[in-house]
Amino acid sequence: MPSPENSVHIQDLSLSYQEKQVFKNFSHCLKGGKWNVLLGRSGVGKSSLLKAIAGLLSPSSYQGTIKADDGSILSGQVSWMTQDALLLPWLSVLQNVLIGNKLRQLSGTSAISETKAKSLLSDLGLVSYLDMKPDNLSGGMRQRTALARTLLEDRPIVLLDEPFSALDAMTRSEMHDLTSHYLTNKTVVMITHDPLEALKLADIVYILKGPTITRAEVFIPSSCPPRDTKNQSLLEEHDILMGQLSDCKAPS
Ligand SMILES: Nc1ncnc2c1ncn2[C@@H]1O[C@H](COP(=O)(O)OP(=O)(O)OP(=O)(O)O)[C@@H](O)[C@H]1O
Repeated sequence: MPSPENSVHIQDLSLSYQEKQVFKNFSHCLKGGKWNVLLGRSGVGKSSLLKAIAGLLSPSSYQGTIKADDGSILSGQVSWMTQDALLLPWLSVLQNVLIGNKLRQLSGTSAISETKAKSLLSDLGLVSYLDMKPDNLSGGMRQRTALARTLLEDRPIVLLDEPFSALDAMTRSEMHDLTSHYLTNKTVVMITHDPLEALKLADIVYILKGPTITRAEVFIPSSCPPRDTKNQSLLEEHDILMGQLSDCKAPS
């Protein structure tokens, strides 16, 4: 069966930092056009996997391949939101969100439109902060600014490393719905520590277990995302997922 468009094909990934082996012969296909959500204990290797997909690990630090459907490398197809917002402190919120234009010297129709950026920032509750510098924002506002920057990159593959972790419960819920809507048909790979968040947004949940990851356990929630977190069947699936997570040992 042909794989859906924009899947991420990981083949025989082995990755070590000094003495610690994080991945060993790990192979998986992250499904194209779906929300692929990664769960696992802190330090198991989730961010390392995202870095490898983003092409940010030096090729000499790992073995194996990470390829697109046509066997090409993923370069240019990926946008990545890191755990720390990585905003430039001397630029305003709007300038940070539009930084891609400057970095890639884009102009005219190929540039990210300022109107679109302002509209998204308004949806994210940041319209009053367009001219503010990151140091004057709360952690949650910085995280939403970074989210806006990632969404506006408009790449087919979107990597999100704990994108909602700094948000209060209400804002988080609103951001879930907005991000889910905004990223329809994209290949999303998201890390979260919150199984309920995973169940709200995921098409497929992958549980990564250490101390060295050789495979992922797959959990497929029953209905289509985004799901209502008050739904009884989702709460039952939460119990199942917690059971699967409870036999993950914390990496030493
Ligand atoms: N640049 C590095 N040099 C050395 N060790 C590293 C480096 N980056 C990560 N590690 C180690 O690799 C392991 C996996 O780290 P990684 O950040 O991928 O885990 P994680 O699952 O994303 O953790 P968390 O959920 O806490 O963010 C950890 O033991 C970490 O200390």
